[in-house]
Amino acid sequence: MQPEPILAVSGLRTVFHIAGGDVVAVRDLDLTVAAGETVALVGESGSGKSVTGLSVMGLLPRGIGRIAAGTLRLRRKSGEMVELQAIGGEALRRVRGNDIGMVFQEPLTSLNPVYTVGEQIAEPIRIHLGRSRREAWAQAVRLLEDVGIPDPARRAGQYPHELSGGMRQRATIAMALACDPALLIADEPTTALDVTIQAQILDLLARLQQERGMGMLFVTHNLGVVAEIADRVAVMYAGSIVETGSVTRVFAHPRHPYTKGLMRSVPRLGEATALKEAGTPLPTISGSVPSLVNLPPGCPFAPRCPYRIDACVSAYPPLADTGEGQLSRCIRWQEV
Ligand SMILES: Nc1ncnc2c1ncn2[C@@H]1O[C@H](COP(=O)(O)OP(=O)(O)OP(=O)(O)O)[C@@H](O)[C@H]1O
Repeated sequence: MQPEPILAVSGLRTVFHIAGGDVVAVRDLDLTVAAGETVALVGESGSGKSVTGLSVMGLLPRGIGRIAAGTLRLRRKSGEMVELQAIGGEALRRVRGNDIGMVFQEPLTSLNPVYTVGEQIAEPIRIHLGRSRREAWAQAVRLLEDVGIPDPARRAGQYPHELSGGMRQRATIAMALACDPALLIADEPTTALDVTIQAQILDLLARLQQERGMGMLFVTHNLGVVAEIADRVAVMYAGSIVETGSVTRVFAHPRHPYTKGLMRSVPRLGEATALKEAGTPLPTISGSVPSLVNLPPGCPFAPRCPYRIDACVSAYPPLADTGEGQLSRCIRWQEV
């Protein structure tokens, strides 16, 4: 029997209440992340990737965002299964930072400017794992070394502004890993960094994930990053997963017109220059993402879809099994 996944999300629906009505930011979302597995959520801006991560972490903006349906089950380090949406307050805080580590796009939003880097990494070790100040500090220095920060004992005593952008992101990764979480949620962790640093941070995350056997949920809009880091991918559009499967399979045979369009809009090595010289623009998906307030009944991608037929605009398509664990929310997947 397969071991239970670290994270199992089923039927998630996340809604924001705003002046113009309710925004269904995430719709009927099923997702699992196993130990030692990296699952990427990919899609355009506004597709619901970050809101999915925030729903798992219980960090939706209070009074505006809420989980309207679904279950989110997490296997804690102790092996105990908890229903995240059912626990709140102190219990959820114990899970966050302990069983779930988080890394965001901008390291300065996670790091507090008035405490040293070492203090910030040591704090969750003291709080969640009950270590003494001295032990927690020693562990913080070891973690800084683990994430490739040279001279970690000195760096631990410095403030965030004394570190470069890449170093700061390494420090937030050390902070996220401080309690040896079962699940790491990384939301665009390399987007704010230079290209060379991006590659280093991706390598680092991949190495740490392998060494620790964590599950990783990786949010990105970049298909190149997905190819680099993920085992499985879930492509999101207008709050729904429109296609999912192993990265190898989805990249080799995309079965949803949106995935296909996304892949065509990424230049292959050398292609961008060749197209530029020939004066040909890179293909893009025409049209724009629909408003999430009062979505029409059919497939949300239908207005932009070259495969659209009448049936597409009348009913929301189910996820169809296309084989080998690949699912597509397109009624014409066989022709895509
Ligand atoms: N604080 C909020 N208040 C109201 N609506 C929100 C809020 N946060 C998100 N939403 C809604 O949820 C949708 C999905 O947002 P989300 O941040 O998950 O997109 P994303 O795919 O992560 O995009 P990006 O790459 O730009 O972060 C948004 O388009 C918006 O309609």
